[in-house]
Amino acid sequence: MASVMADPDGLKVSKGSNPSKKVRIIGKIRGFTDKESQSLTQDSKKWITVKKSQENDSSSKVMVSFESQSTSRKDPYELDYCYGQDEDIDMIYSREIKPIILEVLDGRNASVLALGARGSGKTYTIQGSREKPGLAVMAMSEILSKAMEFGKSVSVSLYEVVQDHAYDLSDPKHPEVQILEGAQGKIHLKGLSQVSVKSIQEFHNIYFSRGCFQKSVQKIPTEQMRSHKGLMIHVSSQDDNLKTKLTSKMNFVDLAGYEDPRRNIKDGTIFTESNRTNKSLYTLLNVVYALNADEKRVPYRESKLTRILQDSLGGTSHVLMLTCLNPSFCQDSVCSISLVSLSRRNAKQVLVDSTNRSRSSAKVKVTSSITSRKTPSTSLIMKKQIASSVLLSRKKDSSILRGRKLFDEEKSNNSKQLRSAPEDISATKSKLLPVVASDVTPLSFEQDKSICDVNLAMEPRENGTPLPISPNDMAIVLAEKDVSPHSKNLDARPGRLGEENVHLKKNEDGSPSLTERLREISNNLRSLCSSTPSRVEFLDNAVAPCSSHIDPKTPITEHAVERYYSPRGTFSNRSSGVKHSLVQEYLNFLNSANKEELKGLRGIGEKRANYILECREETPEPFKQLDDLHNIGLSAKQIRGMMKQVAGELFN
Ligand SMILES: Nc1ncnc2c1ncn2[C@@H]1O[C@H](COP(=O)(O)OP(=O)(O)OP(=O)(O)O)[C@@H](O)[C@H]1O
Repeated sequence: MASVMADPDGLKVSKGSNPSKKVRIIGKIRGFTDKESQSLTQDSKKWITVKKSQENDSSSKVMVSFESQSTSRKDPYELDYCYGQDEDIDMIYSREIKPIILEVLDGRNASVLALGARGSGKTYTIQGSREKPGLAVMAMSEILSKAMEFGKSVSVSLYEVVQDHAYDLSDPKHPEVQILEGAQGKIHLKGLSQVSVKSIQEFHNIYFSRGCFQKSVQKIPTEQMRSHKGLMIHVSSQDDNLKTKLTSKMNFVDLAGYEDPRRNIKDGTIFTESNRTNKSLYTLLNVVYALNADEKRVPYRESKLTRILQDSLGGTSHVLMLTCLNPSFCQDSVCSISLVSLSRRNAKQVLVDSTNRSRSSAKVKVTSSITSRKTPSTSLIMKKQIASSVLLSRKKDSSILRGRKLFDEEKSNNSKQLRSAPEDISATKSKLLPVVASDVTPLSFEQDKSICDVNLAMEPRENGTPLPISPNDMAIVLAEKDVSPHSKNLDARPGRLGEENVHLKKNEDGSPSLTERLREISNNLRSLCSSTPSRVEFLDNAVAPCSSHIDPKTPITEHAVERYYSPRGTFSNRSSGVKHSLVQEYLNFLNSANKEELKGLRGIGEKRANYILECREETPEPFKQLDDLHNIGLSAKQIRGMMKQVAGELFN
């Protein structure tokens, strides 16, 4: 049941339609601008529909759907409430913000976060203008009037977070703000000034006169630059003994507009900015998700913004996420609401940015749900099966939702049929392998399959024989065992190449040139093709150790055996190893080549070469996998094209 509070103005105030949720997530469809009113057709004006989630539902939950033909996404998204175009900011204020203010004056922290696509009305709603004040100004006015009554003092801080750096906006020098964590997780914002405010006029002068600060990113045109702008209202009082200063905070954050980073794909710098900004939005949504799902670990540390807000998001803080929606077709609006609605779902989904997929962070250890003991087995095939089934079902959504489900015990014990809907990915995984996550680290669905590291373990029975596993799992085990001798060979290949490369002509820095390295790989490919190991070797390495783990009653599918014993299977396993080596060499080259050498590569001109060098200055060896090339503004298609060219050159 929704808890309903009486509003002094006579309105019913729904204080969190779902009391179990820590973050209330609502929508607001912005009004039309004068220009839109004149230019938009009646049809394009009706692209959002808001319906009550269930007819008999006493809560105010709503389903928001988009009806334009131009968007492929027609699924409705559930929110705690959605304000229409005719419901203005005054109404949002009295229903959503006013009740929070009393709690802030009572010592509780609060955050109001406005998220949405560009131009969706975030600034209009949060800040407004001198003529038409937004939620923050209305809240400040109320806090100031009540502060006198309650004997409190009020001060404000203004900051801007640009590319994961926070700057003080109140200080004309805009120093960078450092976030320090004290005892018991208390956040101290070093370098963020607090300006005492006594009247709303004083506040207007501060709030409306501070410009945006984007000094750190001058390479990016200001109009393309996005940032989060925050207002922190501090309400302080002395305790009865006049010794301790008690402070509560109310935050209003006008978040950077969500934007599909692919739009700026032509320019590497802007693409990277876009990805970084989106990353902080994903982190915030992950935090919201973790809070809503009552997770033990909340990823505050993953972005500056969430660290700044840390003590006003968790604990007893009151958090309101306001999703602003453009009133006419806007794909980014659909994307942002889909992300937001995910963060309120009680499913194990986590959002990750597409840029941060380091090998280490991608590791997921999976152990059998019936085991605690591990066997050192790594599955490439299983990774591929899991990832490709996931990829297939998520292909459409992949660009905007870096979502994934983590393996969990509940799901792993669940023997549901495979289904293709994205929500059933975990079921797909559990069908492939009855596993649970131990030591779970986020894994992106889009992640390169080769970087997942899955440990399959089978618990032996007391007498030492393992428990039965399904035919599907059997295929995976066979696949793993079959792959391992080859992957061993192929994994050794870069090392061998290293040794063999000693005689090759070196670059000035002592490393062999890319062409030479590629030629070497080509030779290895040829020699591999001409020296297929005997079936006996295969059996020794692949089946024998595996069979010792298999319950005799478990059927071994012919199909699985054929698949990995056929010449085709052998060839395919080996060529994927060669492909891996080729990619590694290419990445090594990007991590070490000089500017001129870089410019010799397809798709890399002066600008991109410079950018690569800059990335290398920031982080040594920044390119660890092909997806890292997105960071320099290359699309997946361009990366594929480049690799095809590199591979093609082997046969010239
Ligand atoms: N409710 C409304 N009624 C009429 N016009 C509105 C309303 N909300 C916003 N606008 C207008 O829409 C335009 C975009 O609004 P706003 O600048 O607040 O968007 P934004 O989401 O903050 O954009 P950005 O992410 O680019 O900063 C502005 O011209 C604003 O005046």
